[in-house]
Amino acid sequence: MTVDTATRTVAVVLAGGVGARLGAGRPKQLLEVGGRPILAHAVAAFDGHPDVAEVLVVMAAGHVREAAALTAPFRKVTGVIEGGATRTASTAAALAALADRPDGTRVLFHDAARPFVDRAVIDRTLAALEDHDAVAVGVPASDTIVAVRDGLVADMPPRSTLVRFQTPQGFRLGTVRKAYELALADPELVATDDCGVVHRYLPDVPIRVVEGSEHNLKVTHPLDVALAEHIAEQIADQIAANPPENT
Ligand SMILES: Nc1ccn([C@@H]2O[C@H](COP(=O)(O)OP(=O)(O)OP(=O)(O)O)[C@@H](O)[C@H]2O)c(=O)n1
Ligand SMILES: C[C@](O)(CO)[C@H](O)COP(=O)(O)O
Repeated sequence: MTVDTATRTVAVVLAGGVGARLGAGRPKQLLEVGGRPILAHAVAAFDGHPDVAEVLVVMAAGHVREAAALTAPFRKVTGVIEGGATRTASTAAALAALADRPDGTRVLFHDAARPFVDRAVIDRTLAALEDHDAVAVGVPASDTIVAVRDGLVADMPPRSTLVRFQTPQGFRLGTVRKAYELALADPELVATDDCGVVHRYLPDVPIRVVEGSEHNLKVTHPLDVALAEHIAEQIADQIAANPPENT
C-alpha cells in the first residue's frame, strides 16, 4: 500500500482503564498472558502490521512510565500519553495528541485489553476504510440478546441482526474528530465505544461492519485471563507447527 501523509495509518492502543471488573489491583493490561504483558501483545499486533505507520499508546494515570518502558522495544510507538477517566476521555486525549494530522489520516482505535487481534482482522478493517469513513469489527451473537427495562423484556431484536462489537474500530480522522467535537460539547455524553460516538453525533455516516474473530476477546473478568492463556497456547502451537518463512 502506498502511504502518503494524508492516508498514513495511526493505531491508537487504548490502555487508560484500571481493570476494576478484573480486580487484579493494577491495570489488567499490565498482567502477563502467554509470557508477555497484555498491552505488549496488543501493541505488537499493530507494530508488526506493514500498513500501520505509527502506534500511540494511551495509558492509565500513574502507569505511563511503566507503559513507556514496556513499549520501548516497538519501533513504531511514537508516544505514550495519559488517558482520561473514561474510555471516551482516553480517545479524546488521543485525538488531541493527533490534532496536527490531516483529516484523511486513517486511525484505528484498539482496546489494549484485546491482546489477540490478528493480521486478518486489521486487514479487513483497513480495506473497508478505503470506501467508508467508519468501520467496526463484529462477531455474531451466539446468545439471545434482549433489551430489559425495569426487570422486564422490552425488546427482542432478531439475533440474525445482532453482532458483538470488538476492536479495532477504524475511522478517517476528520470524521471521528468531528464526532468527538460534538460529543464533548454534550453534557449527556454516554458511549461505550468510538463507533457509538460517531453513530450518535454523525448519524448520516455509514459504519461498515467487518468480521472479527473469537480469539479477539476482551480480557474483562477473571475467567477471561484463563481463556487468554489458552488462546496464547493455541497461537504458540500454530506458530510452532507453521513457522513464519523468514525466521
Ligand atoms: N478510562 C479508560 C477506560 C478504558 N480504557 C481502555 O478501553 C479498553 C476497554 O475498556 P475496559 O475493558 O472497560 O477496561 P477497563 O476500564 O480497564 O475495565 P473496567 O471497566 O473493568 O475497569 C481497555 O483497553 C481500557 O484500558 C481507556 O483507555 N481509558
Ligand atoms: C469497545 C468495546 O470493546 C466494543 O465491544 C466495548 O464497548 C468496550 O466496553 P468497556 O465497557 O469499556 O469494556
